[in-house]
Amino acid sequence: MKPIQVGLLGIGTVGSGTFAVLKRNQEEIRRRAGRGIEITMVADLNVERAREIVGEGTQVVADARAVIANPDIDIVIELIGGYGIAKALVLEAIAAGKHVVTANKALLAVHGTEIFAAAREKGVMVAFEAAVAGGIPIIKALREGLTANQVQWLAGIINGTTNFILSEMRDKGLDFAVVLKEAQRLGYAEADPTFDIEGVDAAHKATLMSALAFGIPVQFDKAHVEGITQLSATDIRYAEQLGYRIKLLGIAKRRDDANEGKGGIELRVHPTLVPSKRLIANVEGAMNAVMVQGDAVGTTLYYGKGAGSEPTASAVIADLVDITRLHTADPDHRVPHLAFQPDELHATPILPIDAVRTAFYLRLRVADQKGVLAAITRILAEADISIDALLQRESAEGENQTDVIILTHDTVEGDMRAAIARMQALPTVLAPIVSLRKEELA
Ligand SMILES: NC(=O)c1ccc[n+]([C@@H]2O[C@H](COP(=O)([O-])OP(=O)(O)OC[C@H]3O[C@@H](n4cnc5c(N)ncnc54)[C@H](O)[C@@H]3O)[C@@H](O)[C@H]2O)c1
Ligand SMILES: N[C@@H](CCO)C(=O)O
Ligand code: NA
Repeated sequence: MKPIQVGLLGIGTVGSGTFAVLKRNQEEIRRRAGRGIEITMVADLNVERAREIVGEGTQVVADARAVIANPDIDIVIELIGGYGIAKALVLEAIAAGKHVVTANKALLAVHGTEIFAAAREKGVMVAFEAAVAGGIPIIKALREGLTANQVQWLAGIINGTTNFILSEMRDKGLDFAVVLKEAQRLGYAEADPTFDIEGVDAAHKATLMSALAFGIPVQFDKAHVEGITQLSATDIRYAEQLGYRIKLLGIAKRRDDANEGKGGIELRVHPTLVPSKRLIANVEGAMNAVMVQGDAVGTTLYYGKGAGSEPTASAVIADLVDITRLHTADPDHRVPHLAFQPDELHATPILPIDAVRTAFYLRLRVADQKGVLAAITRILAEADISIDALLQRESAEGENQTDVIILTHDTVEGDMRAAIARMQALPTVLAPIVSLRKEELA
């Protein structure tokens, strides 16, 4: 089957990431989707820069409408942003019978009702995983993974720019304006950064999540919105002293008791004190995290990069794969049991434990005498195992014995086992060596 053809409108930060990741991982993506996915046409006002990004073999035009008019294009990706031309283009793509993928939370939070209705009428999908918390698959989690639940509340750090600003100001004592410039340089900030710092972007995302969580229309105009511009360093400090961190949270909460017992939804974005010991209080830099509380599942937490070129591209491409699977794959294989299409599984072997690479914690009970440490470190050096940290502690058991604790850098398990056997054979090693594997998980 020939690849599904995709037209890309706007190849800036997210568009260029989408083009690059789709190209780099095309074979793996094809094995998952059941069909190749190719961006065959790109529209950007800056044609020259677009050509540089895509190279030969992809048609580049200045006029987005030429992409929509192309009958070979099955899916249109809108990565221009804003409510202006993007709205017209999305509606025109839908009218032309194209599926749409967009990262444009501003557009959907404000005009979602109209756009989704148009898509429904035409029988096409409008997918927007990238619009909320970038690379974190929170839309999929709310729509699919948590579908059994009555969602009670959700709360998220859903603007990378402001979280980056708050983190840098606290950790490095940097100035607001300096950190904002850096966030812009890194591609996190919106075209108009007041959307970030005044909480508008977070409110766009909270609005979309509230619709998915509670089955209500998107109603950005009803959201309460406060940003971080009025937040003072003094209050950040006092909050810390009391055991809290201040985070800009987007919150949506079901309130069955409100509205004279008829119920209602709280939808709000504001700086919020959160106990420092909560996982979400420790989400730093441009990272995002969303907590969702469901009546059956309890509290869940989703964490990852909410902005940036390739993290956001990751979500855009996930939507492309969803659409490809639903509309073109063999109906038996639409959602493959093992994520890859059944005839696309590879025989890549599971490695034996001896081939596994990890770092190690070692504890050796040794005789407290000269040359012991040298003998141990020599064995490690000969096995090409490098030491990360070393501690020597008086042993709890018996005199003239001491505990040596070693952290190594990553090494192959087989080499480590051989080195441990050699160390164990030293007459000065008095007890079985304790070894634990260590992962940095960074
Ligand atoms: N940057 C991020 O980390 C991020 C994350 C999530 C979502 N988003 C959203 O993704 C969208 C794109 O953001 P971005 O950061 O890639 O923006 P960007 O400004 O880097 O890219 C936009 C591109 O669109 C082009 N463009 C503008 N008007 C056009 C027109 N009429 N026709 C064709 N091309 C046009 C511009 O030349 C530019 O290359 C926005 O909706 C944004 O909110 C961005
Ligand atoms: N400006 C947004 C981009 C991701 O939507 C942010 O800082 O999180
Ligand atoms: Na997402």
